[in-house]
This record gives sequence, C-alpha cells and structure tokens, in this order.
Amino acid sequence: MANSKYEYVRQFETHDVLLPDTYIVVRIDGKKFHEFSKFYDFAKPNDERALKLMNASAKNVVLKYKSDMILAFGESDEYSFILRKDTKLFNRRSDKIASLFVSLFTSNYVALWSKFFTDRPLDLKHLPYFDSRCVLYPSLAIVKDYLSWRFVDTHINNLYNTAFWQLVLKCGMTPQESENRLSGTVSSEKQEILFSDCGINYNNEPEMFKKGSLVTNKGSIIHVDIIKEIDQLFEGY
Ligand SMILES: Nc1nc2c(ncn2[C@@H]2O[C@H](COP(=O)(O)OP(=O)(O)OP(=O)(O)O)[C@@H](O)[C@H]2O)c(=O)[nH]1
Ligand SMILES: [Mg+2]
Repeated sequence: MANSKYEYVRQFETHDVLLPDTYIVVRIDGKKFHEFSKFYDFAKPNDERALKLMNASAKNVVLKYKSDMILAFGESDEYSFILRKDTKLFNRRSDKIASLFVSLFTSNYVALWSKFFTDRPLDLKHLPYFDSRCVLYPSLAIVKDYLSWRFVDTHINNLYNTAFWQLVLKCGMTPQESENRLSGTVSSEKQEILFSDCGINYNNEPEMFKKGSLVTNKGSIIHVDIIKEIDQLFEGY
C-alpha cells in the first residue's frame, strides 16, 4: 500500500521486546473467578471439572507452541507457561506473547466448556476472561524457584481451603468459626484438625488438588511433587 500522510502515526507504536537469552514466564489468571465460580456453582474448594478444563485449555496452548515451551503449571484459576530462554517466538515481543497466549487459552476454555460442564451452558452475561503478563527470569535457578513458589502456594492454599470448607460443610461450623479454628495453625496442625474433626486424611485427597497440574512440552498432564522433581523437570534447559 502506498504511503499516506497518515503513515507517521506508526511511530507512536512501541515494541516492548523482551531481553534476549532470558527465560520468559507467561502467567495468566482468571478475572474475578471468585464471582465466576460462585455463578457456576463450582464445588468448594476444588471443582474437578473446572480444573480439568483449565488443564485441557493449557495443554492446547502448550502443544501449539511446544518447540518454545519447557512446561506449564496450573492451579485454581491460574496457569504459568515457561518458555525456553532462547525462544524467538514473535521476536520476543511481550505484548504479542502475552495477548496471544491468553486469547488462545480463553478461546479453548470457552470452546471446551461444555465437555466438562455438561449440564451447565455458559451464560453470555457471565463469560470467562483472563489477564496475562510476561515475566523475565535471568537464570535457571530462579525459574526453578518460581515454579517451586507456585507449587508451595498450591499446597498452602489447598490445605487451608480443604480444612476450612470441611469444617463448614461437614462439621456445620460457620465460616467465622472455621476461620477461628484454623487461625495461627501450622500445616501439621491443619492436617490434624482435618483428621480429628472431619475424619479426613489429607494424604488421601486427590493429587490434582494437592499438587496442582503440570503439562509437559509433549502435552502430558501430570501431578508431581515439584520440589522433589525440580532438577529433573529442567534437565537440558
Ligand atoms: N469453589 C471454587 N472456587 C474456585 C476454584 N478455583 C478457583 N476458584 C475461585 O477463584 C478464585 C481465584 O483467586 P483470585 O485469582 O485471587 O481471585 P479472583 O476473584 O479471580 O480475582 P482477580 O484474579 O483479581 O480478578 C479463588 O479465590 C476462588 O474463589 C474451584 O475449583 N472451586
Ligand atoms: Mg483470578
């Protein structure tokens, strides 16, 4: 197309190119999923259908960009996609990567919804949407700490939420009473409360709830102890 006198406005576009030779993590997070999960009556604290839908959507993102991907990890309404430090994807433009990942994820989430929520169609006034950001990590050691952070977060949140909701749903406590019961307790005490008050052995809870979900760059979805496996997961990167 011929240049027009308006062409100069292009100069105002900035391209935020991510530093070379640096690991890129794209993290997406459900917007207002507290409300969204309430509207669609997600099971508390973990809805298996919702988590599997997140995993299936993430798997399709991983497979689309598998040669650039090391792995992805998800819990609750969030997913992190960890890219190779030498990726040249979209010339390492941050806006492109963040926006394409989150729109591909969201379109998959919507398209696959009915496969997991078989008797609850999506309501046009309550559609899912996600935010997205690219974060750079300069060394493999820090990338490992990043993944370990998300894994430990999964564990801490899940233990608290499991104990909190079991005390409410099984023991008939009010949310305030349940919060008071758990206030100031460490992990082992929460597990003990779960066992003594609710008859639940935390070790027997589903692996996906306790450990989150990891998508390998071949598209397998696994639930592993990230801290134990951390070096193996990043071997060769
Ligand atoms: N019941 C239920 N709720 C879930 C599940 N997964 C995610 N959620 C909800 O999603 C929220 C995710 O946390 P946040 O991302 O901090 O909250 P948010 O409402 O999405 O807020 P923003 O991300 O800031 O928009 C949780 O606090 C829960 O309320 C689930 O499996 N079951
Ligand atoms: Mg959220």
